[in-house]
Amino acid sequence: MKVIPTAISDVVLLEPKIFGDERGFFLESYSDRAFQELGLPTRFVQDNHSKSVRNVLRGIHYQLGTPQGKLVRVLQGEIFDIAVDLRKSSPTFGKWVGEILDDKQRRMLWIPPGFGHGFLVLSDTAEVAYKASEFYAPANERSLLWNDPAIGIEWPLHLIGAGGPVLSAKDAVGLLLKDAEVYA
Ligand SMILES: Cc1cn([C@H]2C[C@H](O)[C@@H](COP(=O)(O)OP(=O)(O)O[C@H]3O[C@@H](C)C(=O)[C@@H](O)[C@H]3O)O2)c(=O)[nH]c1=O
Repeated sequence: MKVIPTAISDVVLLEPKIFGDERGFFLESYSDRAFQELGLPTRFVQDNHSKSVRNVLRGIHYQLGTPQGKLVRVLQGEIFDIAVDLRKSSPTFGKWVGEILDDKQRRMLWIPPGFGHGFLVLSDTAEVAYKASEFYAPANERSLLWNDPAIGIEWPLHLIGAGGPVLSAKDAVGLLLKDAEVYA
């Protein structure tokens, strides 16, 4: 597993070794041992899988009280995956990183607890799978507004249709960072 740093040191890209042959390919998508060697957490309690159509933007989500670390990968398609640092005490509070995840390189993004997470689908459809370090707790769930200028995420909107991103009703009314409850 190759580790590729991002602009926020706690968020890392992980590139698996892909063994291709005439049958197809093989890769290790998660290894407890590799994570231990990298000093990354190894306790995951939930695996999630979603499918979305082109232009869908899910996020920016986080859970207060029960923050989830997430190991995100794309099974099919291509997404622009983002993480926003929501830890007030962090030197990178309010900063974001964004990475392309796809079914070619099959890179994974490790997003520690304390971050908001979201993604924009750039392919006709995209299936996203992610491991979470805490259970889903709907009462704790929060949504930040995807285009809050105070965060300033550079979504690759030039790659999607003129209509802009497709949001859930919940995400369309996400909060601005200045009005949101975040982590200490
Ligand atoms: C996230 C989640 C949703 N659900 C249910 C609730 C709801 O009826 C349905 C769809 O939920 P949502 O609209 O919140 O799904 P979605 O917008 O895909 O939410 C996800 O977005 C990405 C960006 C994340 O980082 C995830 O942690 C999660 O928040 O699935 C669960 O049962 N368990 C879960 O863990």
